Amino acid sequence: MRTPIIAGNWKMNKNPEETQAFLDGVKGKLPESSKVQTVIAAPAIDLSTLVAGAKGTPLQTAAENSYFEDEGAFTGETSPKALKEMGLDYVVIGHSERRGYFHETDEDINKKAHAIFNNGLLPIICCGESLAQREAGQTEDWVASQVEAALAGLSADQVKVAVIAYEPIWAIGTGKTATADQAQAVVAHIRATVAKLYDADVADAVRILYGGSVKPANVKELMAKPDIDGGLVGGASMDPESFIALANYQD
Ligand SMILES: O=C[C@H](O)COP(=O)(O)O
Repeated sequence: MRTPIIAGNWKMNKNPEETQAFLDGVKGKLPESSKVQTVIAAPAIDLSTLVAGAKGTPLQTAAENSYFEDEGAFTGETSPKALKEMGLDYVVIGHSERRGYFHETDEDINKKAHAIFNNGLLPIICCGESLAQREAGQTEDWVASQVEAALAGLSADQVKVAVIAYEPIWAIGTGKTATADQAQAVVAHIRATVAKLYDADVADAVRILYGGSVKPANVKELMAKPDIDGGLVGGASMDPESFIALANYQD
């Protein structure tokens, strides 16, 4: 039985003061993590505030990125070792904005996945196709190749506790959600890919989220699909009331 995850990704939004205001807004209103796990991924400048405010609450915390080295002369990068020491739980890697604007490759993402596990953190590994790829009928092959590359060299035990997020690029921030059936089809294909790379137990354990214009109005329908274990939510995760509604989608 996979515990659902509602994860917010604030992208490059909010400062520490706004982070605190969000934490005050959701306080006492998030489900217990045994029912629905809630996570917020915030910009690096907000992480101390986020971790301090989430302590003792069900909310878990994520960085939006980290480097694949623990320390050294890498100006502007964030160390996964330092993130672990700060008390973070997850790191989002391979988001299409990182792949697109910052030219991150499958190889970078795989190295980051290893560094994250080596430091005792868990990755939320993003994948997804462009509109042109979908229209050319390449979605399943493309997404499977991204997943295979990201997981290369990880053990079965690591993949069991990893999180994968399927985010079609054409649905991100556009208001154009994939239909629940479209999302389910690709998420099921990702699970079948994991089964092929590892085995049925690993595929059954790994949690796979859908991301792309998820909001309180459509979360229930998406979550009703058998292979969709949660949402990675951008825009609708920034307002406390909206995040509370997403997290309590079962009520
Ligand atoms: O990581 C989150 C996704 O990019 C989705 O963003 P969105 O919910 O604003 O479409």
